[in-house]
Amino acid sequence: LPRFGVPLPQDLPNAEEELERELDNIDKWGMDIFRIDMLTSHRPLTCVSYTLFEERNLLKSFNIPPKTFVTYMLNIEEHYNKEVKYHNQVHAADVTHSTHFLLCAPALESVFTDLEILAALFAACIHDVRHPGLNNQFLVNTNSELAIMYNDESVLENHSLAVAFKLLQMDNCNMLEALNKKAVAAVQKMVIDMVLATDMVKHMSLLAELKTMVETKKVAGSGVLLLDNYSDRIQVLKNLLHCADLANPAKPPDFCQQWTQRVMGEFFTQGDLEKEKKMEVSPMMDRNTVVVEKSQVGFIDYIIHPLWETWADLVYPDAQDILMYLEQNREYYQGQIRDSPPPETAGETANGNDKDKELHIDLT
Ligand SMILES: CCc1cc(COc2cc(C(=O)Nc3c(Cl)cncc3Cl)ccc2OC)on1
Ligand SMILES: [Zn+2]
Ligand SMILES: [Zn+2]
Repeated sequence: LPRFGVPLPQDLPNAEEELERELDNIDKWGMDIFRIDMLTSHRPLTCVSYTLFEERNLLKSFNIPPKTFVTYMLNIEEHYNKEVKYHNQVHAADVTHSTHFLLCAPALESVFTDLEILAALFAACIHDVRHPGLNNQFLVNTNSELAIMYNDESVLENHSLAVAFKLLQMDNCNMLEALNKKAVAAVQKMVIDMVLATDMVKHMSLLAELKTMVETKKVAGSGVLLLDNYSDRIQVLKNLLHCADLANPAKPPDFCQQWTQRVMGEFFTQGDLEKEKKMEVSPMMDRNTVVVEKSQVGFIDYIIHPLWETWADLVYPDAQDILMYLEQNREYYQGQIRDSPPPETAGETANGNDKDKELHIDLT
């Protein structure tokens, strides 16, 4: 087995030491997942997940043969679509790394069991596998096979889960084979609950529950969260994965901007297809009408900031620098909007009507 689980590009002389240097930042928010993608010949998911499972000693704790783990993860990675500009294996690796980072919050120290941590990292790895680069609404509107299969309900999320659990049954891919039946069932239930909660239609209800939890949060003397039932525990894990899935605007500026380019590429490709099929073009996906900077500011103000502010309250005082990046990126996009007021007056607008800013995120 190669040191980082994946064979490295032959044409890069010191790929191994470069990769080791990037992976030294695996416990930091600013780890460069794009460089890891390049250094691993586009297998960042296998590399990052293998490194995290080793670091957290999960392979030994659950008797997961490293070869089986890597075979399964390479299989999962193969089933992410490289042609898709955003929802590909780099997004999965990024969300897995962000999930790991959020689990490291001091307020969550020794709150979750190794089984719950395994479930959360596994969920992050597989949560968008076989994503076609089209959203649920498109699949429903076009009466796609998948929408029919899943009765229009969280179509992509159900599909990723089914594919991930199917791949577990393939030859020497069952990384959970050493777990007893009860443990496997528990992991499967948690993974299903977490991945289904990544559907954006669930965003508002998830955030409302998180707010209630923050208002009523019970904290031990040491400052760690007290979560004494499955419902509270899975609720925190659902929000944790949802935050990791919506972390792009809270990353260092150059990574945030790279993610925006990728999501633009994917959204506009769908918009073009909708135009071609004489469908109504989804509001955020029409390359002729979208002002990306404006929609990113709206996305941050209405979706990202409310979620991250609440998460930061839950794990206070952790996540403060994440909020800093978010505010920095919001100011950057605000500043990029042509004929926008200069940054220092960005807080208010002349006629104060920026609140009715058009924003369409798939929360239908
Ligand atoms: C291209 C125009 C545009 C698009 C947006 C929204 O931007 C973003 C949206 C998303 C985003 O919606 N991600 C997503 C999630 Cl978390 C769950 N299910 C489906 C999806 Cl698509 C993830 C990252 C983004 O920017 C970096 O703001 N402006
Ligand atoms: Zn998704
Ligand atoms: Zn995702």
